[in-house]
Amino acid sequence: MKKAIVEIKNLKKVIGDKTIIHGISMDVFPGEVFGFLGPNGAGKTTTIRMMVGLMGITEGEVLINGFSIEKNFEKAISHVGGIIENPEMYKFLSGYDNLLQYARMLPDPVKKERIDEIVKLVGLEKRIQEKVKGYSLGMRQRLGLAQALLHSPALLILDEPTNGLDPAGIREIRTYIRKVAHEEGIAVFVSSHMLSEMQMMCDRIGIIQDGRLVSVETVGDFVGEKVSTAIEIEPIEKAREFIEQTFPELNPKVNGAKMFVSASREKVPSLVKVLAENDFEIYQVSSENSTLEEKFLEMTEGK
Ligand SMILES: Nc1ncnc2c1ncn2[C@@H]1O[C@H](COP(=O)(O)OP(=O)(O)OP(=O)(O)O)[C@@H](O)[C@H]1O
Repeated sequence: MKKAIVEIKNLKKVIGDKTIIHGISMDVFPGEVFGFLGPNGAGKTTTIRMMVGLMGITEGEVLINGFSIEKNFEKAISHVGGIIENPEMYKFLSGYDNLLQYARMLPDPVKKERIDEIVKLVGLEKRIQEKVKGYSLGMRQRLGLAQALLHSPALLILDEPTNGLDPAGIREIRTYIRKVAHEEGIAVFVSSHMLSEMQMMCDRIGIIQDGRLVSVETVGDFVGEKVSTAIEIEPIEKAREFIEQTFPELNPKVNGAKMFVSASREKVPSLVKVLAENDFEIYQVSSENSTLEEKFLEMTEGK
């Protein structure tokens, strides 16, 4: 396995007498998009602020490329690129001149070839000589992404990168974020509350709730592992009780005219057989993958 770019070890934040982050640990690897998902007030911003040295750490540590953000700030932060919600741009300059301006402020010179390469990576090559004031919000976000990539960071931290974008803009930025991770090998850490978006954008997702990391899984595991089978059956309440007694592991739930059970595909024929043998009337059986949204609501108990 590749070495982690970010190692978060037992990170804790106490403000006054309130523990906001309760010792969370997670790693982010090169070439992956890691989603940091949680309900409002769960502690995402606090965690990110500690990760980039904007806030002191009460206990535990954050290492970026092996350097402690507290003890070796300059070295650690030199590997980080990031964009905040709306990147600041000079609107009367072209996209290209904005990148040049920004490049001049960096401690190490950026080669022209690198700028061209990044412009291409974010798909702005045709419009880069136009003034930013004529750019759509989506194009500005992509220019922000290009700006964050100029110094070739190993880690990109994006806070709500799709905020304010229309569906086309969201799709674009998602494509480029995935490209940055998968083609440039950069570790991308994205915080967002947009669940379906995270499902499409990320390779792995960490869910935070009340300052605790409740789960870290690949998106495939999140949505794949739990197959829910919907059964239209009568009498439905009796069927639920029957399953609860005979197959409690299937965790039957009734919603409207359907009963949902956590049964894998292989289990379905025997289940239908047993139900039919017990005089239940089955009208329809369908299998649905649970979406990240269902899983998220389940894990955070609907918060
Ligand atoms: N300086 C502070 N003093 C006291 N409590 C704070 C402070 N900063 C944050 N908190 C509390 O810590 C908790 C986590 O806040 P945080 O902003 O990290 O959550 P979040 O997951 O980023 O939420 P959101 O999605 O709403 O931005 C909240 O309950 C918040 O009220």
